[in-house]
Amino acid sequence: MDSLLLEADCIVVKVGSSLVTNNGEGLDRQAIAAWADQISHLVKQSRQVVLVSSGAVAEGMQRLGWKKRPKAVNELQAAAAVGQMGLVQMYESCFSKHGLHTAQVLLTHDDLADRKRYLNARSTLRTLLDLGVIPIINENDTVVTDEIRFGDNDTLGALVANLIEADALVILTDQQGLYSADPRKNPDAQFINHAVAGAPELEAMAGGAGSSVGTGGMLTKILAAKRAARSGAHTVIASGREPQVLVRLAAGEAVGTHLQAGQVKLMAKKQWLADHLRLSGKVIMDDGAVKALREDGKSLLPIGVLSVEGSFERGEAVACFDQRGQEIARGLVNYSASETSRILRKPSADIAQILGYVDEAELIHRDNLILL
Ligand SMILES: Nc1ncnc2c1ncn2[C@@H]1O[C@H](COP(=O)(O)OP(=O)(O)O)[C@@H](O)[C@H]1O
Ligand SMILES: N[C@@H](CCC(=O)OP(=O)(O)O)C(=O)O
Repeated sequence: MDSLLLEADCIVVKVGSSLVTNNGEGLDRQAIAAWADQISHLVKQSRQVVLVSSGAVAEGMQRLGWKKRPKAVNELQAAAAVGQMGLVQMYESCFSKHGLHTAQVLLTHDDLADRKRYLNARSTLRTLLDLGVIPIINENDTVVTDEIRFGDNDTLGALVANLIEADALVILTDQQGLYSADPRKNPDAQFINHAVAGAPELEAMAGGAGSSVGTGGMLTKILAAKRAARSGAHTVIASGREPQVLVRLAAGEAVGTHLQAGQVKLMAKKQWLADHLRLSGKVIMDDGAVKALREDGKSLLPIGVLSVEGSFERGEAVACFDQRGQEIARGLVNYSASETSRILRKPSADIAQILGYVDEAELIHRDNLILL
């Protein structure tokens, strides 16, 4: 089989903390220079590449002389602020040898959950790529709280792939790819060459982080592949230590684990909706509404809503559950939580009388709804 990167024009490459910092030993200049060489090679083939790089916390700890990863959020954030300086300096100096400019882009989940900021981030990244600049992306660790955290850069890499509608996501890590079990703990684990992204059996194979500086382990990589597939991006998980790995992948060599995007690509706005990691509230639907959504391709009307949880405003994303507690869909509401609680179980014709005004007959219009 040819590599899934052979035909990819736009590629997101994610490198993990363990690789960038040589397992917490400080920035690995040789490795970073080697990836910069390879990415420059791809750019010269007229491909567009975005780099999502971890390593700020690990590098900050090294610079501050901290031996153990701190638990306190303020200390982690301080380490990230110190380490991010080293990270971008290193990338800038390695890419400048190839005559390429780099740009630092730090994102939080809030930036991508807000539609305007999302579109802004997309347009900035596309402009940078059109200018031939390499965006170097990381989570904005210094300002994030648990509520707005991506949590790991595998997820961030997938969201960036969705954001710019990349053709492929390459996750470089300290293993050759995915094995049937964590190879650090199970030496007999079998290597997985190829699978469909999102196949349920993959999640059972993946364990947590094996290194002391990585955070997500293999599970977040498998989930990232599933997420990236929503915008049609294939995912490759490969070793960042494999010589010329990116160049070989782009030339068609099937190095690493290839996770093929098997599903139909979602429309851009629906992808954005699917990428919300946290929602403002939820509505519980009766069985008639579940059927209307699932089987008849209809919008969600207030009459099919039994109850409301959380506080949301018009235009925010909410989860739609059935009475048995299963999330069926998510969508953008036309009415706030307090308005919804007044019009639920009522026909749309009564909205004007109850609220004194009508915005829309639907609580969530079909165009603003995705089924899960
Ligand atoms: N099924 C698996 N196949 C390969 N690696 C696995 C698996 N399950 C868990 N792992 C662990 O995931 C680690 C990579 O994740 P992580 O430490 O978070 O690295 P990174 O910094 O690259 O994100 C590997 O070193 C390995 O120990
Ligand atoms: N934003 C953090 C990234 C943490 C993270 O996800 O690390 P990893 O699991 O190595 O990709 C940092 O730069 O340290």
